[in-house]
Amino acid sequence: MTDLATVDLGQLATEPAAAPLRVHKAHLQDAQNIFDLVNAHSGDGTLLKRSFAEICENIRDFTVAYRDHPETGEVDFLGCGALHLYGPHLAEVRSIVVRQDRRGLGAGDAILEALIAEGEEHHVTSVCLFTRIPDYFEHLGFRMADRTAMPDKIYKDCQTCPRLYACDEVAMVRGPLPHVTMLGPRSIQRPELAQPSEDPLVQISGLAKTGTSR
Ligand SMILES: CC(=O)SCCNC(=O)CCNC(=O)[C@H](O)C(C)(C)COP(=O)(O)OP(=O)(O)OC[C@H]1O[C@@H](n2cnc3c(N)ncnc32)[C@H](O)[C@@H]1OP(=O)(O)O
Repeated sequence: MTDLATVDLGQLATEPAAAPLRVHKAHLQDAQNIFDLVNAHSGDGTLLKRSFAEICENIRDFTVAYRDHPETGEVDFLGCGALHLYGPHLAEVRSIVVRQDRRGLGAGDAILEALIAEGEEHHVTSVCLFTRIPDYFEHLGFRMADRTAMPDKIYKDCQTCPRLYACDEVAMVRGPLPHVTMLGPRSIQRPELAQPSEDPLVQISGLAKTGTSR
């Protein structure tokens, strides 16, 4: 009661309202913004590099966030993320990024929640992702997982990734681990992958120690 009595309603009423956040599925006209932002974060390995053609081809995977400023008519591109569908058993959150000078406004969560909702609309049972910042994803229900439980991802991206032998990303999943696979064998055997390490950070880098070459 005491705290409520001290709120200055007059002061609150004069504060400018936050510009509304708009999150929606991307269109081709968003491809340039996505290309610029994703590739600005690919040099240090935070995100996979994407060609403009690849982004256009997969534009339906992307969700974008903008902030409208009705008073000036300006539209601010904040960030993007993508949901790649492997099948009813698995989807993957990819390329989620918010402009550095627009972080902390809730855009990241809004994009991620939209991607999770999209997976639910498709009745996908598990959503996975690979990241260097697992702490961020935990609060929206993702937990660390053994990457070998997601062979679709390994076959799609990891085997052609230049960091295959030095991967520093953690696999995470939301929902049960998938029990089927579309792209690769359910059980990954050498030489594709070494036996999984106890440490999720070195599951793939263990390959180097086997002397396997591909
Ligand atoms: C699968 C993949 O795509 S992995 C790649 C992930 N992307 C990147 O690493 C790109 C660089 N990082 C970013 O673009 C942004 O920091 C994002 C996308 C991770 C978060 O975007 P933001 O718009 O800043 O997030 P948002 O404002 O919604 O913050 C939500 C919460 O997450 C927290 N958070 C933000 N970044 C991080 C982080 N790196 N680690 C842990 N928590 C974080 C915020 O503190 C906030 O918590 P609160 O609600 O308790 O205050």
